[in-house]
Amino acid sequence: MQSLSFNPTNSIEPVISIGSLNHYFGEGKLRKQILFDINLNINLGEIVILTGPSGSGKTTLLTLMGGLRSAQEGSLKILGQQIRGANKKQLTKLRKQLGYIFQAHNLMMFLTAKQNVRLSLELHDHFLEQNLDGKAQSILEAVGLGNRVDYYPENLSGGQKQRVAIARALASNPKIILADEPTAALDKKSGRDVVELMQNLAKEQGCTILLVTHDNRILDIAHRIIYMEDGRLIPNPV
Ligand SMILES: Nc1ncnc2c1ncn2[C@@H]1O[C@H](COP(=O)(O)OP(=O)(O)OP(=O)(O)O)[C@@H](O)[C@H]1O
Repeated sequence: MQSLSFNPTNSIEPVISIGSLNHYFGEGKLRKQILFDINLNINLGEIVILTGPSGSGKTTLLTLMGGLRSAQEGSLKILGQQIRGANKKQLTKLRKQLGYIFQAHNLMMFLTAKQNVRLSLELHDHFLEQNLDGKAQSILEAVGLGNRVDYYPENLSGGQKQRVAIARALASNPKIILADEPTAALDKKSGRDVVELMQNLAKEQGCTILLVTHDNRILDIAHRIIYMEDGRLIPNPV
């Protein structure tokens, strides 16, 4: 892993650039606007926390930024790629440059920790010639699971499973990590450990982190906190 330390203020072009973004769910009479006029730039190396009440649209915005659903109105540029109107091939290419950490960690239960991490490396052609087992092993060591590489998820604690999910997301050196409630279901200490781990690894790899959370205990790891309410970004919440 590289040991470069990135300064978010040094970035030139935002890695995420959103302008006048609106989003709707449902059809016809049931069509409902969920996101309203979202404008947001996020720079390389920034750790941004997106917070706000349940149902305010955080996950919808996060999945749009991850190219996991199509943008309907406005502009959404991720790593220079316009998502609105992007075709499947462009979205697939983009997704390979992102790391996802979701609450349910989505680990393959029939694969060991190492095999789970290896699987994400196998999706990238340029890793195929490398020693994938060795790379998976070293990233698991970096997240403190060097002695659990051959364990199946069912034999790991919640915090350890979340570490495997982090190792998997970071293994391919993504430029952006999108995390949805990564500390939910973790106790105070494990939650703290997990975000500090993300923070350190992101610093070393120079990647941007966008993290959705309700967890007030981790707000201090962010360079910037963005508050969302009723589908809108609130500039200066009281
Ligand atoms: N697939 C969908 N179809 C219709 N409505 C949806 C869909 N997904 C989300 N919604 C609605 O969009 C709104 C925003 O949901 P979203 O999950 O983005 O909020 P959130 O801020 O992430 O909430 P939470 O903190 O509870 O996860 C909610 O009113 C939700 O009911």
